[in-house]
Amino acid sequence: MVEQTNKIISSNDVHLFYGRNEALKGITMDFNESEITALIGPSGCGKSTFLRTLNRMNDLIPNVTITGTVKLHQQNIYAPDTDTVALRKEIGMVFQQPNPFPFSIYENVVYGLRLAGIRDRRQLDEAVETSLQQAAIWDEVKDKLHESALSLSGGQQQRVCIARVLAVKPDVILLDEPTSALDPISSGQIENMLLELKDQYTIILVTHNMQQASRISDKTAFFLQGHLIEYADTKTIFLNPQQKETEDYITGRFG
Ligand SMILES: Nc1ncnc2c1ncn2[C@@H]1O[C@H](COP(=O)(O)OP(=O)(O)OP(=O)(O)O)[C@@H](O)[C@H]1O
Repeated sequence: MVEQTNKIISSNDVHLFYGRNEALKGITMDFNESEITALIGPSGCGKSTFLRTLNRMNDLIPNVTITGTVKLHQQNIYAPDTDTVALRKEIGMVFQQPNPFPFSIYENVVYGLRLAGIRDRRQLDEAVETSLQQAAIWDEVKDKLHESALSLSGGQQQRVCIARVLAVKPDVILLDEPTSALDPISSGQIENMLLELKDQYTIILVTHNMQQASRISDKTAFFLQGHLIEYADTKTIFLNPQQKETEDYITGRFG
């Protein structure tokens, strides 16, 4: 039987320069709906840079030149008329360090909705409950929604940041080492949550943690020095890699 997949993002021959330093050297890869893809590779190989090309976060860095195309639902996101604010709602991002705003938990979650002009209290309340439930933190915070998000633990803050992204109903969630600043229990909670979310969202995750990649991702992409070396089902990458560099990396021979 032919496997049915639904491509949501396609990058084609993406090169990225920081000044004269070429950090991405022609990345071509597709991402399927409702899958978790892990981007792995040694420090400096370009994983985070590539992740940021997928919602144009690199636009915010001076002296960056990008060539090639990235399409979301067949539309080139680098077309001159792209609304980058709308794009970043469709492709939300979660960072390594939890970065809640210095507001209440409630206001953190509704931040994007308020920016979009939504004022209806019931709608906002519903969004808060749904997003915090999806982010698997509702039970822990439902009685203190109006307390500062900064009073929460790091793992709780990260889940609130994920709820903030979910509240605007993105299609794709990018996560850049979302658990590397967290303890193993918080990391496990976030991994379980991502597995729960993947039916509804496309998830692309940069991680240094091989166990994490093998536990939760459907596909894994191995980057090295700005090149995409191998991209395949996670099982293939970890059990039967086709490239020597991939094998050397996953068996811990370098990196
Ligand atoms: N803002 C920036 N300005 C200039 N060069 C940068 C910038 N960000 C990254 N680079 C360079 O681009 C290359 C790729 O970096 P990137 O952060 O994407 O790698 P990475 O694989 O995510 O690394 P890590 O795992 O350490 O986060 C590196 O040579 C890095 O020094």
